[in-house]
Amino acid sequence: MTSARPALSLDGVTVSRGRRTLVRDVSFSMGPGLVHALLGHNGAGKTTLFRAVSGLVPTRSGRIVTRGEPSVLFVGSRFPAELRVRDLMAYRGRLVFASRRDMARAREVTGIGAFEAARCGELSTGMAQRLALAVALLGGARVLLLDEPTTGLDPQAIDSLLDLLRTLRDDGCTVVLCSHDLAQLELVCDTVTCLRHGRLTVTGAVGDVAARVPRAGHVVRTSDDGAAYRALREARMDATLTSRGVRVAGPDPLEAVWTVVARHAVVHEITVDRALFDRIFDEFASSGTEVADERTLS
Ligand SMILES: Nc1ncnc2c1ncn2[C@@H]1O[C@H](COP(=O)(O)OP(=O)(O)OP(=O)(O)O)[C@@H](O)[C@H]1O
Repeated sequence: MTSARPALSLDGVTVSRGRRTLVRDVSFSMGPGLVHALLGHNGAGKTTLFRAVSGLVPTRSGRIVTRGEPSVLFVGSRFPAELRVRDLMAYRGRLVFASRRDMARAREVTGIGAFEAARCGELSTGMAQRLALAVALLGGARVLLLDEPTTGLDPQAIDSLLDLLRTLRDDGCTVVLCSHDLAQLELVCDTVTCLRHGRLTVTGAVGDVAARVPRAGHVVRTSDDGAAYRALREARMDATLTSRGVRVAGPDPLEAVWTVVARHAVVHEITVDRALFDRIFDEFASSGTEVADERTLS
């Protein structure tokens, strides 16, 4: 997470509207070539922070430094329905003085070449998201802020968006994402920052933050969940029968698996009962409790 020169750094950023402080004294930084998650409850200040980074709202105090001009993509970006994708790209390219190289990179990375002849109004949600990303990349932006990019995407489109984000990261871009689609986010993020009521509660590498949240329990799906549940209860394990299988409390599912197998049930699947980012959210970003302490991991 540390680098000689961060791609994005915020130092004591406070944003106010009238007498209300929306974001208070937020500091974190990240190096190039990373995907970073910004987590927070509704109204925590994520979009406000994105607006501040992109210069759309002024900060009351603090300092924001980005490597080059950042590009921000808000959910559901709309383009003129009658305009063809290739004409929109050409027009936006001229606006931001995009070089041929930047144009080619934006096309290649996002895969919009496949539908460049289509009109914007004909695009599916996933295609429109790709186009919005291509537009964001046109000016050669190395820092991308994506607000709820998975909204309206089907699982296949989400997978392809995640692949795209990995490509951008490999290309040296820094991507900051905020989304409530937490189980998806954890598949691609390297670092994470949490906000609660406008204040930072934790920031750091996902592995470091993960070490601070409770371990997950497990769900064991078997050939006979009812029999498995009874066997686990007889063995005095903390088990609950659910529609996904038998939930077993505790971080080590092996004892439960042996108990089930000993009853001649076949174990089909073992999964965690709560995704890592959901647990990080519960601990550091849910609105339920007041800020207990503020922690920053280096
Ligand atoms: N233009 C505005 N004027 C005054 N208050 C605002 C304005 N925009 C947002 N707010 C307030 O700022 C706070 C933070 O809003 P923000 O949109 O940044 O939250 P968020 O974390 O992005 O939430 P969500 O997950 O719901 O999108 C909220 O209390 C909101 O009501």
